[in-house]
Amino acid sequence: MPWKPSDFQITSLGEARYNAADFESIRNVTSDTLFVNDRERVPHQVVFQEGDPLDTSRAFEKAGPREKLFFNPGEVNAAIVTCGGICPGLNDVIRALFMELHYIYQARSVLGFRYGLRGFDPASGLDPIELNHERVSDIQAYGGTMLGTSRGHVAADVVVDRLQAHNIQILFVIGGDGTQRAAHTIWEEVARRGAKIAIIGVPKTIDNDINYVYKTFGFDTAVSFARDALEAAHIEAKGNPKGIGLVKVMGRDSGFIAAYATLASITVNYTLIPEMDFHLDGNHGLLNHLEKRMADKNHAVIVVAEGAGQHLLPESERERDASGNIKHGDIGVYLKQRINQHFKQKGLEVNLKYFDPSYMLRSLPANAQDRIFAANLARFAVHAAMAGKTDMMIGRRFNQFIHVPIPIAVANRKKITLDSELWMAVLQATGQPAKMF
Ligand SMILES: Nc1ncnc2c1ncn2[C@@H]1O[C@H](COP(=O)(O)OP(=O)(O)OP(=O)(O)O)[C@@H](O)[C@H]1O
Ligand SMILES: O=P(O)(O)OC[C@H]1O[C@](O)(CO)[C@@H](O)[C@@H]1O
Ligand SMILES: [Mg+2]
Repeated sequence: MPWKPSDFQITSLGEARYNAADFESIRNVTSDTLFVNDRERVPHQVVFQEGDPLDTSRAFEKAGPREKLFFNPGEVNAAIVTCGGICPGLNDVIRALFMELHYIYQARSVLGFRYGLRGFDPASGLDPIELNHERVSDIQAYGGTMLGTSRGHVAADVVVDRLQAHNIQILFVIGGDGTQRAAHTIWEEVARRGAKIAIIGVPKTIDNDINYVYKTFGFDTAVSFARDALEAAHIEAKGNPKGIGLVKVMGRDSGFIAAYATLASITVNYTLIPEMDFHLDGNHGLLNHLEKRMADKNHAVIVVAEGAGQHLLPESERERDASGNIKHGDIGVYLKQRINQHFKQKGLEVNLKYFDPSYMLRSLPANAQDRIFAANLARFAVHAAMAGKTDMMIGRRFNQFIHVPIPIAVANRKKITLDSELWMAVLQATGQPAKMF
C-alpha cells in the first residue's frame, strides 16, 4: 500500500491543556530529559543505500511521557478491556496500566470491562469492575486475563454509550488485529459524537502477526513452551523404532511460533507454515521426502502451524468464529492420518507420536522478557492517552516505542516472507527442501 506521510500523523483530541510538571507525582518520576516532544520521530526504514538520503517523510511519533497533557490526570476515569484469544502477559499489561494511571498520573478511577467487548453490552448483564491495588497486585503470576475476554461483534455505539454512561475519558483496548479494528470503529463513533475520549490500542497476539511491533508480548513465552514440546517430540521420535514426532502449534495466518520454535530447538526436520505452499503427494511432496529421511535417519520431527496446508483439507471443514475469523481445519490430525496411511500402504513401519500443545502455550504466565515488554507497552500507552493521543496503538521498532495510527497497524498482517533471513534460517536448521510441491 502506498503510504502518504500524513498517514503517520497521530490523531489527537485537541490542544494540550495541562503541564505534566505541575503534577507532583509525575514531576517526581519524570525528569525534563525524559519528556518526549511531538516532533521526535522514528523512521519507517533504517536501512538505506549509501549515498541515498534517508527517507524521513514516513516516520512514526516516538512514544514517551509528554510535557503537555490534554487531560488533567486527577479528573480521568480510565477503562481497560481485553479481547480476542488469551496470551501470556495480559495480566501484566492490566497491572501496569493500573499502576501507572493510579500512582504516577493519580487518575481518579480505573474500570475493567469484563469479557471483551461483550462487557459493554448492557444485555450481557456484565458490570465493569473498579480496579484497585489489591485487585491487581498479584495478577501477573497467573496466565489469562483477570478481566476475561471474548470474541464477537458489539456495535461501536453500544460501546460509546457505555463509556459515556461511566464518564470515561480514556479506553485502553488490548487485543489483536480484530480488536484494533474494533478500537478504530469505537474511535469513529467517539469522533462522530465529538466526545473527548481517547482510544488507545495495546497490541496482543500470540501469533505475532501485527505490524509495527517487532514482537508481541507473550510470543517469547509461547516459543519457549513450543520448544519444550519439540524437544519432547524429538525424544519420542528417537526413542521409538522409526519414530516420528509431530507437533501442532498456534499460528492462524502467520507461522512465527513454528519458525522461532524450530530455531530455538534445532531438532526439527520439517517446519510447515501458512505462508508456504506444500503438497503431500508426488515426487517432491512431503510424504516422499519423509519416507527417504526415515530410511536414512530412522526418525523425524515435524512442526506444523495450525493455519498451514489448509488447501489440503476438505472445504467443508472451514467455519468462522464469532468475530468472523476463519476456523481452520485440523491440519495436525490430518497430517497424522496421512503419514500413517502412507507408511502403512508402503508396508513400512512408523511410530508417530502426535503433540497438540496449542492452547497450553497461550495460557502460561509471561516469562521475564514478555513481562518487561508488556509492562512497558502499558506505561507508554498511558503517556500517549494522557497527552490526548487517540485512534493509535503502541508499537516498537528499531528499539523504540512508537505511536502507530490504528489504520496503518491493521492495513496488513505481519507474515513470514519466504525470502527473509528468518525463513532462510529455518531452511538451514531443518534441512527441508525449499519447495515441497
Ligand atoms: N473489523 C472489525 N470491526 C469492528 N470490530 C471488530 C472487527 N474485527 C473484529 N472486531 C471485534 O474485535 C474483537 C476481537 O476480535 P478477534 O476475535 O478477531 O480477535 P483479535 O483481536 O484479532 O485477537 P486474536 O489475536 O486472538 O485473533 C471481537 O469482539 C470482534 O467482534
Ligand atoms: O481462542 P480461539 O477462539 O479458539 O482461537 C484460536 C486462535 O486464536 C489464536 O491463538 C490467536 O489468539 C490463533 O493462533 C488461533 O487460531
Ligand atoms: Mg486476530
